[in-house]
Amino acid sequence: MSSPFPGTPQPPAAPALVIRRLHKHYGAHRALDGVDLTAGRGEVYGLLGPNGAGKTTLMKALLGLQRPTSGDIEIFGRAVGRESLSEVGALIEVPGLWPALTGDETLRVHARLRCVPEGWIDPALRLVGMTGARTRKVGTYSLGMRWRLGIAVALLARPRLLVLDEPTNGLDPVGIREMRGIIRSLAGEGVTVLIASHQLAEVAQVCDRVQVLVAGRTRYEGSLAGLAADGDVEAGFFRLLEASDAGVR
Ligand SMILES: Nc1ncnc2c1ncn2[C@@H]1O[C@H](COP(=O)(O)OP(=O)(O)OP(=O)(O)O)[C@@H](O)[C@H]1O
Repeated sequence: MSSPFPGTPQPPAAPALVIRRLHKHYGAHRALDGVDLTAGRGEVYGLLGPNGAGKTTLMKALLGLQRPTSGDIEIFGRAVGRESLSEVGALIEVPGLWPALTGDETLRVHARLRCVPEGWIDPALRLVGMTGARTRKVGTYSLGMRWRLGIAVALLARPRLLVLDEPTNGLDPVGIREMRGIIRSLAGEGVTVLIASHQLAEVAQVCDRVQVLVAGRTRYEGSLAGLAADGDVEAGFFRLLEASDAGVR
């Protein structure tokens, strides 16, 4: 909102996502044990961690699908709720799509469900490079095409924050490269992208910043370069995992 008083300094815009001291306990089990995270606007942020680290739990909490035990989550400066979540698109695990519908029909159903104008379908398809396959039935799509259509669905309502859980799971090297291109072009359009992965190599080539989550705790947040040990990012990542007893869960 612009100031009514010209020349008045404006407060800095809130980051896309801020998480403070987030806890999620299942009985005595601490799936999240005081996680902090800040993702800036237009940033590609990688949430890295081994199996069971708490990545999916964190994503579900920020999408309002799971109530945290304690802690704060702010999306563009607002607590998780109907309004803030209207800014968020998500794709968690392999997209559930109807095989008998075409790509176009799939998006029309979602546009109606979300009260989005049909005119927004074309730009979403273009962003994921699926314009040429829009009239084919989803049942004939490769896994990579299904992922791309799933992302188009997530982008349909023009979110400013996109949450992707393991976006390259099961994709071949060409699919992985295409996915990277899509993610970078979204960031170029100003969309913040949060990616969860257990593979360093996957996030290393696409993320601006990363967090390493182990056993529900933030072990590192910063640039990839800052994760390096003796100039080697992978060595630094594994050293962190070993130091955190990653194998216990
Ligand atoms: N509903 C639940 N009840 C009890 N424990 C749970 C529940 N959901 C998750 N957990 C536990 O919480 C921890 C974090 O799980 P989560 O699925 O968030 O990890 P993750 O980092 O996404 O793992 P992966 O990479 O395998 O998907 C795990 O130890 C898991 O067993």
